[in-house]
Amino acid sequence: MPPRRARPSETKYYDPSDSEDIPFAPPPPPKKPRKVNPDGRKPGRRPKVPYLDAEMKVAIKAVLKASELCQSVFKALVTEETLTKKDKSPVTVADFGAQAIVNALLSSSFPEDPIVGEEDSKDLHADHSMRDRVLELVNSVQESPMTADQMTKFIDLGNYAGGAEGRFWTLDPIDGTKGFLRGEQFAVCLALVNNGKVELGVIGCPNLPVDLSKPEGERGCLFIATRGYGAFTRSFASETLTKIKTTNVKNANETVFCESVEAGHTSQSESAQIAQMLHISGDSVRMDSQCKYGVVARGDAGIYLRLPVSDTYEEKIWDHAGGMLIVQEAGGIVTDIDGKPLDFSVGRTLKSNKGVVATSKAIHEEVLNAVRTVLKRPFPSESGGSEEDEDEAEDAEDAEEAEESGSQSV
Ligand SMILES: Nc1ncnc2c1ncn2[C@@H]1O[C@H](COP(=O)(O)O)[C@@H](O)[C@H]1OP(=O)(O)O
Ligand SMILES: [Mg+2]
Repeated sequence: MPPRRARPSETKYYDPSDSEDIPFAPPPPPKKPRKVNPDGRKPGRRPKVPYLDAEMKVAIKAVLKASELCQSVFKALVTEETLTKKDKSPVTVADFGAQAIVNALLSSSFPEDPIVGEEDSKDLHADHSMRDRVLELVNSVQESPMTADQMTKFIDLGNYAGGAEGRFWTLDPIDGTKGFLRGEQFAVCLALVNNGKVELGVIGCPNLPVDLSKPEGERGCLFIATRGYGAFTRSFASETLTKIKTTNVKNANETVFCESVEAGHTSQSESAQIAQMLHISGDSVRMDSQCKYGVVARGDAGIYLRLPVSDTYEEKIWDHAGGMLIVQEAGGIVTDIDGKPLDFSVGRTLKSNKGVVATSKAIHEEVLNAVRTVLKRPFPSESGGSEEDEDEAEDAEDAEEAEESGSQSV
C-alpha cells in the first residue's frame, strides 16, 4: 500500500518562536574552506600519482636482469668442487657481472646520477681470463653486447663517495655471497638516495619462496618501496604487485626474529639472550642478505636484529638502504641498537650508527629495550638524548601517507 499523504490540516509549518515541542537544530557553522593544492591534495602531501615511476621501472628491470645473471652463474659455475675448495671465483664473476649490468642500465636512463657500488674493476684488470668470463656472462643477458673496456668502465661508475647532497644510487650486486655459494638466500639490492634520504628501494631475492610456508613452491621475490607510497612485493614471474605490511602483533613473544647465518656478521649469542628476555621461544630464522628485511616487511618475521661483533666495523649503505625503506613503508621501524635512525648522508658507510633493529611498529620499543639491556647500551634518559628525532617523525608521517595512498601500479 502506498504511504498515506498528510491532509492539508495535518501539515505543520515551522515557526521557531511558536513552540518548544518542535525540535530545532541550529544550522551547522559554515565549513572552513579546506586548503588544497591545485590538483586536490592537502598541503604538504605528495601527489597521488606514481612517484619516481621511471626510476622504479628501470630499477626493477636492472635488478631482475642482474638476478638472472647471478642464477645462470650459479648453475654454470657453482659445483661441489668449487664449494669444497672454497673457491670464491663464481661469486666474483657474478658480483662484477651484476654490477656491470645494473650500472649500464642506470647510466643510460639517468646519466647524471652517480652510483655507490660495492665493487671496482681493479681485480679484473689484473686477471684477463676472469674479465673475459664476466664479459661473456654479461653479454648473455644484455640486449646489445658491450666490450671489455665498456664493461670495466660501467663497473667503475660505482665509485661515488655518497654524502648528504644530491641524489645517487647505491648498489649491492650480490648481497649475501655466502648464501649465494650455498644455494641459499642472496639478494640484488638497489636504492636511490636523495639529500641523505632513501627514496626508492628495490630488492631481488631469487631464491626466496614466494610463500615461506611452502619452501618447495615458487621462488623469486621482488620487494619494492618508494618513500611515502608503501611497500609492495611481486614474484619474479608475475608483474602483479601486492601491498605488504609488517606483522600486527602487540608483543614480541608472538613473533619470530631473524638474523644472519654468519656468526661473524651479528652476535648470535647476544640475540639469543635478547630472545630469552623477550620470551620468544622459537628458534631464530637464519638467513643471508637483505632478504631478512623483505621477510620482516611481509610479516613472516617481526624482528631483524643485527648486533655488532666488532667495534670497528661500519655497516655499508648498500647493505641496508633498500631494505630499511621497504620495512618502514610496510609500517615497521628501523633504527640502530641505540634507537637512532640509520643515517645515509655520511658517505659509503653508516658510520654514525651501530647495528640494526628492524621490527614491526608496536614491538619496536620492547625489542629495543631488551637490546639496550643485553648490550649494556645507555637508555635515552641516561644519554640525555631523545629517541624520536625529527627524521624519525618525518618517516612516520611518510608511512602514514603510504597507508592512505593505497596501491601503485608499475
Ligand atoms: N663484521 C661484520 N659485521 C656485519 N656485517 C658484515 C661484517 N663483515 C661483513 N659484513 C657484511 O654483511 C653482509 C652480509 O650480511 P648477512 O650476514 O646479513 O648476509 C655482507 O655485505 C658483508 O659485507 P662484505 O660483502 O663486505 O663481506
Ligand atoms: Mg652486502
